[in-house]
Formats: sequence, structure tokens, C-alpha cells
Amino acid sequence: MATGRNHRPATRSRGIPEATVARLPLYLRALTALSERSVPTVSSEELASAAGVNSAKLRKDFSYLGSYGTRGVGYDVEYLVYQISRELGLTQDWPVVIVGIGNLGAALANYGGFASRGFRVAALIDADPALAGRQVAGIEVRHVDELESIIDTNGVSIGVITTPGGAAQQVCDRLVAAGVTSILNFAPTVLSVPDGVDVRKVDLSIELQILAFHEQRKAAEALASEVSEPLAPDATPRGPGRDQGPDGDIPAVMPA
Ligand SMILES: NC(=O)c1ccc[n+]([C@@H]2O[C@H](COP(=O)([O-])OP(=O)(O)OC[C@H]3O[C@@H](n4cnc5c(N)ncnc54)[C@H](O)[C@@H]3O)[C@@H](O)[C@H]2O)c1
Repeated sequence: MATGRNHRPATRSRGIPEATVARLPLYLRALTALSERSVPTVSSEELASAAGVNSAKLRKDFSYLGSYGTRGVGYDVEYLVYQISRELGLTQDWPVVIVGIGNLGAALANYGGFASRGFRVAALIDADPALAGRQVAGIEVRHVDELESIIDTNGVSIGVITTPGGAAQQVCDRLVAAGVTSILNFAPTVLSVPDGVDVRKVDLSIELQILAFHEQRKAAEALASEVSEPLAPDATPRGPGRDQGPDGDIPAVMPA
């Protein structure tokens, strides 16, 4: 989900739709797992199922990469890993800074999955002078006063913001002014950025709220199907919403 002042077209300049770009990491994750098991080829159906995507959509997505697979054989796993990595720009090293080294920033710094995917944590930055100089995940925390020089020296173009919400816009502005053009924002703030800067927002509470919505809907559907289910003459009433009628043998249905 991109936020901010910039509005990108739904299609990237190279003609790959944004929705396809968003699915490429899912294919890559599934393909990397196959590669680690030394699986040489995979059918579109198998890969689609491993990536949690519809197979027709997968074939369409791969057609944008110029990858059509071989009939009866499928796709070459290693080649597809290379193709998707190249398309996503993962064949080069991306130095990343994390700003705000509290609970979340430290957890991200300790996550090994970035380095293995080509994202090198170039620096950890925090405003707390007591944190500066401390080691987190084997990397020294630097004071926010050094932000501009760190970005310049390391050629950083991607910044991760894990500060409190109130500090996020100011941190974002400094990152952008220093040359950062992509921001991954964990703070609960909608960031304003100039054209040419991409912002991705991660909010686990929004994901949980969506799951809560589905849970609520499933519960309502289960209740509705229980209500409409014809009961056998001697069936015992069960579950929520069913109660004994006043004469003791006719089940009364509570309205939802
Ligand atoms: N997106 C999500 O799913 C998700 C999940 C958990 C937390 N969060 C958010 O992530 C942020 C961090 O959470 P946390 O629990 O790690 O908080 P925290 O208080 O443990 O850490 C915040 C750190 O930011 C530093 N900081 C404050 N102002 C700064 C500035 N101007 N420049 C640099 N550093 C600064 C603080 O010194 C502190 O070390 C919060 O905004 C929180 O709401 C998001």
C-alpha cells in the first residue's frame, strides 16, 4: 500500500502492472524454497499453489517477464529465481538504514532474512543519546545527528522508520532530504513525500482488524446455516442461539 502525495500509475514504466510486481515476491519465496530442496522444474499449478495465487494469474504474470515455461516440463526453478530477482532489483546489494532502535527496530535489525535477500543493514539510527554506541545485532547504533552523513557515505536509498508516530514525518523529511527515495514505514502515521519517493506502510493491527472482520463474518455465517438447517424430529438442539422452547421439546431459535 503506497501512501503519500505521490500517485504512481498502476503500471510501471517497463509495462509490468503493479499487481504483478506485488506478487513477484510471493513467487520468489516459493521458488527459493524449491531451489533449496534442489527441485529443478515446477509446473504453473504447483508454483501457484505454493505461492497462494491462481495459476492463470501466475501464467499471465510470468508472460510479462517473457517466461512461458516448457509444455509438459514446467518452469526452470533456478532461471525463474534469477529472472524474478533481476526484475525486483535484487541482484544488487541494497544498503538500508533503520531509524528508531526500540523494540521493533531492534527486532528488525536482528532479523536475518534481510541480508539473505540482498538488503544490508548499513546503519541503525536513534535519537536517544544513551543508545548511541551500543551494539544491536552486532551493529553499532548511531545518533540521529549523523543521519545525513551515514546516508551519503553508504549510498542509502531505502530507509525503514520505526520511531513513534509523532517523530515519523520529521524523520521521513530528513531521510528524503538526504537522498532516500524509498521508505518502509512502520509508524502509525500517513507520511507526506514528494514525487519520486515511494512509501510502503506496514501495519500489523490493520491486518488483525481484517482478520477480525472475517472471523465475525464466519461466525455470522455459521450461525445462519445452523438456523436454516432442518432439524431431525428427535434432534437435540445444540450450540449458541438454540434454546429449549417453553414446552421443553420444541427448539426455539434465537434471532441473530
Ligand atoms: N506497523 C506495525 O505493525 C507496528 C508494530 C509494532 C510497533 N509499531 C510502531 O513502531 C514504532 C516503534 O515501536 P517500538 O515498540 O519499537 O517503540 P519504542 O519506543 O521501543 O522505540 C522507538 C525508538 O525510536 C526512537 N526515536 C524517537 N524519536 C526519534 C527520532 N526523531 N529519530 C530517531 N529515533 C527516534 C526512540 O529513542 C526509541 O528508541 C511505533 O510507532 C509503533 O507504533 C508498528
